[in-house]
Amino acid sequence: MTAPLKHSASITVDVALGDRAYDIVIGRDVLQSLGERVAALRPGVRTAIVTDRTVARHWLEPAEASLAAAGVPTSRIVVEEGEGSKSYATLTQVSEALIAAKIERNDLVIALGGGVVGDLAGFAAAILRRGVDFVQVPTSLLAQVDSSVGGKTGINSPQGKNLIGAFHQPVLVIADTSVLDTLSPRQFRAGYAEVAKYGILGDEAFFAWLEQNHADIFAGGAGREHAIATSCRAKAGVVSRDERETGERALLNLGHTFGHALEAATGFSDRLFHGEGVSVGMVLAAEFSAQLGMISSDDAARIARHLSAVGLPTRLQDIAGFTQEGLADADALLALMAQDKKVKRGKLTFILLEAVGRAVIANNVEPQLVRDFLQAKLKA
Ligand SMILES: NC(=O)c1ccc[n+]([C@@H]2O[C@H](COP(=O)([O-])OP(=O)(O)OC[C@H]3O[C@@H](n4cnc5c(N)ncnc54)[C@H](O)[C@@H]3O)[C@@H](O)[C@H]2O)c1
Ligand SMILES: O=C(O)C(=O)C[C@@H](O)[C@H](O)[C@H](O)COP(=O)(O)O
Ligand SMILES: [Zn+2]
Repeated sequence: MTAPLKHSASITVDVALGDRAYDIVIGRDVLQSLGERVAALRPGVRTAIVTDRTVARHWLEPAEASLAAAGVPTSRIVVEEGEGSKSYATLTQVSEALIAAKIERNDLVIALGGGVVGDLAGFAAAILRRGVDFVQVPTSLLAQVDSSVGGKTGINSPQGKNLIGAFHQPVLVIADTSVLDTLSPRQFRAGYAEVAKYGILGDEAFFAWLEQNHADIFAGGAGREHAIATSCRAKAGVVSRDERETGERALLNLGHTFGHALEAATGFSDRLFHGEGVSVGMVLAAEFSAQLGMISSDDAARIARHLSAVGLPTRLQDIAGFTQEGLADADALLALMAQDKKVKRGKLTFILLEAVGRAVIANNVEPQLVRDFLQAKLKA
């Protein structure tokens, strides 16, 4: 794999899902084409933009201006930023606002924001009038490489991540890489964990490229678009082969069984962003795989080394308030994992690693093994 030498105009990745196929358009300033693309896709459509307060401050006006220039009517629904908005209360707020805006079955919801807004607005669209189409305009790195693609939408339950939701594919994804210039460094890093995930789970050459080129990605060089497009291609491939996670798609959950439990244990708060939980979770999955004799300890250490090199948390002890109740408790974490959506007939499923670039689905993982592993890690 070679790095591109300069920024490309824009890159389009196709998500091949038959009559529900859609494009992911990636590039600097592609937000300006939102109105034109929406008008071409759905002539005469009305739209409602769902966004959060922070994203609204930076990017709502440019999005509205693009729609207005193309003659597309729109209204705005602004929610509070943060994971707390993937809640029943905010779903009610958004649904009622969409109904009040008279968004009809053939209209469009536009999710302008990070993964929180995308998951929330996508789910509201999935259930509004039994299903309205939606467009993803991802504004965080995480959303551009992962959450805007593939149609998983939903909200959290106090009992666990994404436990209420629906598969509902967007009809278009517009990923403007210049909007990432206003993202905080901590949020950018959190999103990077999902980029690294694609290398770790299925593409050793991409992981090696990331090891060499991560500084360029963080600095906003041409490597950034390359990393986003490579991630989107990887996800689009998996989703087109296994849309509803009956098999291969579960690989995209690498690090998430641990990560989601850690997010729940920290109350879905700023103590641990999703991508940070995935980073710790991927290192735990690698170390657990090494303990089971599946991956070499050198490969497991290589994964931890790279995530740590970009400033991501890699150990349970790196999480703020580590010693607080619920987090430093293997049984409490195991109880949270029991709500994972990959659980089958009460048995835990983990995504484990045989090498960097080779993840496997392990059904029937013995809870006692996980408990002992976690207890050792909590003392380490
Ligand atoms: N559906 C999926 O397939 C999928 C995949 C991965 C993650 N997720 C979900 O995505 C969520 C995490 O997404 P996230 O990391 O984007 O979090 P987020 O949506 O909370 O966004 C992170 C923060 O950055 C701010 N922000 C976003 N874009 C910005 C910009 N351009 N400039 C300035 N600030 C900006 C937001 O206001 C927010 O405060 C989690 O709920 C996770 O479960 C879903
Ligand atoms: O798209 C998928 O499939 C993923 O698993 C991507 C994950 O990064 C994402 O966090 C997803 O929301 C997790 O799904 P869940 O089914 O475990 O809630
Ligand atoms: Zn994720």
